[in-house]
Amino acid sequence: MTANYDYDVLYIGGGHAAFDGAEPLAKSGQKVALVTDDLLGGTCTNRGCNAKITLDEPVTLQRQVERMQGLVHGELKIDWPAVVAHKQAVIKDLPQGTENKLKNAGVELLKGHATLTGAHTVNISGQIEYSADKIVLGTGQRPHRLAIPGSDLAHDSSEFMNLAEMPQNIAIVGGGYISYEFATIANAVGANVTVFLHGDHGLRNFYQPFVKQVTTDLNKRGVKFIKNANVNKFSQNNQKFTVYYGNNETAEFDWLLDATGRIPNVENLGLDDLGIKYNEHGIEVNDHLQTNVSSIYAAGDVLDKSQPKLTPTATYESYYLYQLFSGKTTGAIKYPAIPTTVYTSPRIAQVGVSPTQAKSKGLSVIENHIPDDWYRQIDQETQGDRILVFDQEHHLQGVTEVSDKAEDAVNTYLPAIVSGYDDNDMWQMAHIFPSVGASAWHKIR
Ligand SMILES: Cc1cc2nc3c(=O)[nH]c(=O)nc-3n(C[C@H](O)[C@H](O)[C@H](O)COP(=O)(O)OP(=O)(O)OC[C@H]3O[C@@H](n4cnc5c(N)ncnc54)[C@H](O)[C@@H]3O)c2cc1C
Ligand SMILES: NC(=O)c1ccc[n+]([C@@H]2O[C@H](COP(=O)([O-])OP(=O)(O)OC[C@H]3O[C@@H](n4cnc5c(N)ncnc54)[C@H](O)[C@@H]3O)[C@@H](O)[C@H]2O)c1
Repeated sequence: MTANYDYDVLYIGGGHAAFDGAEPLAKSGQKVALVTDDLLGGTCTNRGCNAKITLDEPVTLQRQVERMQGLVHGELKIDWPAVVAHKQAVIKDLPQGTENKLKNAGVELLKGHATLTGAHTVNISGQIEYSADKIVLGTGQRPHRLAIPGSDLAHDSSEFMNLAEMPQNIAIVGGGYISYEFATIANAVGANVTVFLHGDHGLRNFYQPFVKQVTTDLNKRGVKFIKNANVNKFSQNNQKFTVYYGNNETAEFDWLLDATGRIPNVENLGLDDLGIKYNEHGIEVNDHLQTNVSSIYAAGDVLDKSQPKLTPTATYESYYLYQLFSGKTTGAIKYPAIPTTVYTSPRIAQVGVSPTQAKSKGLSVIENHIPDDWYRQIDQETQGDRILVFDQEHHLQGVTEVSDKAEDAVNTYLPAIVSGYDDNDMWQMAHIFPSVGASAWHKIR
């Protein structure tokens, strides 16, 4: 570090894009600060992944009890207020845990809203100015709001996760992750759910035959899907909310969820004054995650990138910047295949080359029907499929699965894909038996 700067690296943001790299960088001896205007952990910890999966757990249990009827008896009812309280109890100490980890590593924690004032300077909440050799922008995203009359009558995902009572009739606009996951939860808790889709199908980035399985299942459970809905207005009458859609059609609900995507936090950051390039998808960076101002880098959801805007991507980028800043690499970032799951019930999980891409690339596939697997017969899984994609030398290139344990199955294949295992390497992997992983790996030939 040039002695004139307060820090070697100053991170703006308290999510995975910032803290995952800040910690090892400080441990390596560099002088590191992190400023956030929010709870440490950012979106994922406090109003994303960790919060959501806690609300989902009783749903997976309810589904398991449903599948095992005959062996066990009785319906399982979800106590929503208790589940929300449990979620809060589970996540409430996580920011403190992150704070302790960062402080122990030597990261200086600053509180407030940061704005760039120069290529090496940051102002915090209009009060104090700090300087750093390098600055990392990890400011994440926030919910997109529909630009229609009455748009402020709709709520966002954070408000859903804190609902004191589950409303009886819920409208969800959008057909992405949040729409499908929250429709699953609300329906399992007992709400009547209507999903307003922009086009004629949801979850565009997932394998559509599997999306159809999940959509059909939700539909059988009572979730209504309205395709090509063209939602154009919301209005309120006492405690009821009307959705205007299609050709002058209307429907009335108790609660509205706008799940039409997320937009990058690029405002009030000083980007324009410094001439840092960004667009509607986020901040533009080169293959070293460096903006057009060479001392300023960016990572995580705020980036304009083709990789999915997910926690594993943010963590990977943050760690890459740690390696770059500590001289462990000088090379461009090389992303691994990023795995993802939509936490419906059953889930859809995928990584690497998709079955659709496999067809166009002439790659070979192996298809597994999950209910044929003895291990999945234990809890009477009645639906689900997996498609494994291989190159000519039988290197695994991708996996897509729809099933109740899809995320665990797909996770176990990651080493084979990331490390390019050949047939012999695959046999060298000994798995705990019996387990989801062992049963998944028995199906690779
Ligand atoms: C409902 C929901 C569920 C999700 N579920 C999953 C999941 O299951 N799996 C998964 O992989 N991903 C999931 N995601 C996505 C995941 O949360 C994000 O990909 C991840 O949080 C990105 O991390 P980040 O550090 O880039 O941004 P964030 O976690 O958003 O952190 C950015 C932080 O920076 C702060 N900040 C912004 N501007 C400033 C400023 N100027 N000064 C100071 N601080 C600032 C923000 O307040 C925020 O705390 C989910 C997202 C949502 C909304
Ligand atoms: N399991 C997970 O990993 C997970 C879960 C939740 C959220 N996330 C992250 O958070 C992001 C945000 O989730 P999301 O579901 O809000 O976004 P999304 O990008 O997954 O889906 C947005 C949906 O809104 C629809 N839409 C856009 N404009 C619309 C309009 N005018 N009218 C109707 N529909 C419209 C799109 O067609 C799409 O179906 C995700 O992209 C993902 O990065 C991840």
